[in-house]
Amino acid sequence: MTPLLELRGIDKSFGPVKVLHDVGFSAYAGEVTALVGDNGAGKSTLVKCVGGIYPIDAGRLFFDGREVHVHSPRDAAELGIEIVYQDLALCDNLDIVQNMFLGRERKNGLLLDEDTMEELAERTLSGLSVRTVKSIRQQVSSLSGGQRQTVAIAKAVLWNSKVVILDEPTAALGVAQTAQVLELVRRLADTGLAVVLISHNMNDVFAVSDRIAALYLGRMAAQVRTADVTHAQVVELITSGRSGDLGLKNGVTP
Ligand SMILES: Nc1ncnc2c1ncn2[C@@H]1O[C@H](COP(=O)(O)OP(=O)(O)OP(=O)(O)O)[C@@H](O)[C@H]1O
Repeated sequence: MTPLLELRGIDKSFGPVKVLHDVGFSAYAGEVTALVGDNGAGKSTLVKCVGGIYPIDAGRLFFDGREVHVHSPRDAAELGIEIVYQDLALCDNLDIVQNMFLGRERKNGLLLDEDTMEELAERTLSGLSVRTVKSIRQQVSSLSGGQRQTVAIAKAVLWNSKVVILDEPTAALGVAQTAQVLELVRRLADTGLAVVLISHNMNDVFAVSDRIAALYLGRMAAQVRTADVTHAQVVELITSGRSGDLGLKNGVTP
């Protein structure tokens, strides 16, 4: 199976500090790939390189088997790569529709095409089976943490995206809301998207991912199928970078 998104040999430094060393990473359509690693392992940096926010120093990026060059967030968006950041970047004083179309508003002549935007927002939310939101004209400030996360994810998939990268989507959520968001994460993959889930929470990772990629001090320690590993083995990869008794060949499940 060809990965939808594949990185090879990515190096990234900030001044004298080398943060990513020869990193390889693959994400597949229809699957959730968890990107794990301790604080400072380089997860956010890697994602920002994919999203065109940081230029890479070396390495290659492939999309659906074809080499691509991403120099800006716009390049990433054109390929269908969307990133939902931890701080969500939703505007409290705007409603759900306004947030989902922020910066990419539909126009009808000089006026905003509110009807089309409402319809598309509605269709996207119901396509994701999101029923927790009362009205799409509700201000985002009135939403719960889980609902906000849902809106941010729906916003990312509104644009025919093919790869959705979620940075710690459940970090600030309680138990019930976490379950709802994880269900949504699974559904995104089931609709054919390649989903990358950055998470520190092993329960979340094991509940929803098909594969796990573990970064350790800026190097890819292992890429494995979730079904092939235990919690303890993944914790070992995160904390020591070693694959122990995993029997990996170059860090990848055979
Ligand atoms: N803009 C920057 N300038 C200099 N150093 C940076 C910059 N961004 C990140 N770093 C360094 O790169 C390393 C990796 O950071 P990064 O944020 O990618 O890790 P992370 O795995 O996402 O961590 P966390 O789980 O804490 O979010 C850290 O040592 C960090 O201090």
